[in-house]
Amino acid sequence: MPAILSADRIVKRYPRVTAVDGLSLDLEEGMCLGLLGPNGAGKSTTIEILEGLVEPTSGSVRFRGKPLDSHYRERVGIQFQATALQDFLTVRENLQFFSSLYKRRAAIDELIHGCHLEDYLDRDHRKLSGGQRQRLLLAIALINEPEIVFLDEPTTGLDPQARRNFWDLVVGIKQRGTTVLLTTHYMEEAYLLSDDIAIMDHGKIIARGTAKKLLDEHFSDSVLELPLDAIEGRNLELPLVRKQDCVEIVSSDVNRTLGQLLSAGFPLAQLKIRPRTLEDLFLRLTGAELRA
Ligand SMILES: Nc1ncnc2c1ncn2[C@@H]1O[C@H](COP(=O)(O)OP(=O)(O)OP(=O)(O)O)[C@@H](O)[C@H]1O
Repeated sequence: MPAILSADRIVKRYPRVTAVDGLSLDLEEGMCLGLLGPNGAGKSTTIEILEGLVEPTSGSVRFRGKPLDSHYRERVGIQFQATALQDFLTVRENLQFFSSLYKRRAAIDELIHGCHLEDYLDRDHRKLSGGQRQRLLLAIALINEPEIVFLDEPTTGLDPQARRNFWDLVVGIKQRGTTVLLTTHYMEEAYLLSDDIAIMDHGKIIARGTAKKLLDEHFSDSVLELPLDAIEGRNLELPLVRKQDCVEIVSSDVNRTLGQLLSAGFPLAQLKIRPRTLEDLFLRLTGAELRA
């Protein structure tokens, strides 16, 4: 399938830093691409270039095979920061204001319903909770019935329940066939929502593919987790990694490792065996923990 959006060797240089360093990217129609990377990797700059808001120093972006033009903004949806909201306007008035900026307009009532904003329509946006505000910003991103929606860390700072509610909305957007580009620091969010994942570091994409493909490519082992007190005073000839609340043992032969633990007398009642995760992959590739 031809790409709806493609970036060809884009570079963005600022006086002191090269934020994006020769990045190429294809986005197929209807997919959700999760863009992950440590702080300062260049995710936001990349997304701003793809949104047409920032001009790259070199390289090009094409939408449906053509260079970005003045009509592009009519066809994309951008989840802006809360600072873009108009002060002294209610939720409803903000929606009407942003709707008036576009020729193509979604039905506002449907957006209100879809983003669960019914109960706050007459409220000043500054009085909204974090989750309510993000839902309003999402509704605004959808106000022109975009073909692609850009979500730059949309759930940072939300509590787990609000984050899950937001994920449901993104699933709904995907089900309607809208292409989504998402940046996030939350592994679970990337895993659940993304069809494809791109990991960025130092302005470049260093890995790209489905989560399964990336994990299969980089790992052929599992992780055994034991509570910290299970290892107190015991000696084990296996490499242990001490985490905050447990000890991890990486094993490419779980049966053998279990045998070693048993014969060394380790209490295994609270043992957990887990497959490798995106968090492990991220750490291996970038040396950084995924964090908000
Ligand atoms: N307008 C700007 N002027 C100068 N430097 C900038 C500008 N915007 C971004 N940078 C720098 O470019 C680099 C990449 O920043 P960017 O915000 O794209 O990273 P990010 O991956 O989105 O980071 P985070 O996860 O912390 O949001 C950083 O070193 C940042 O300081």
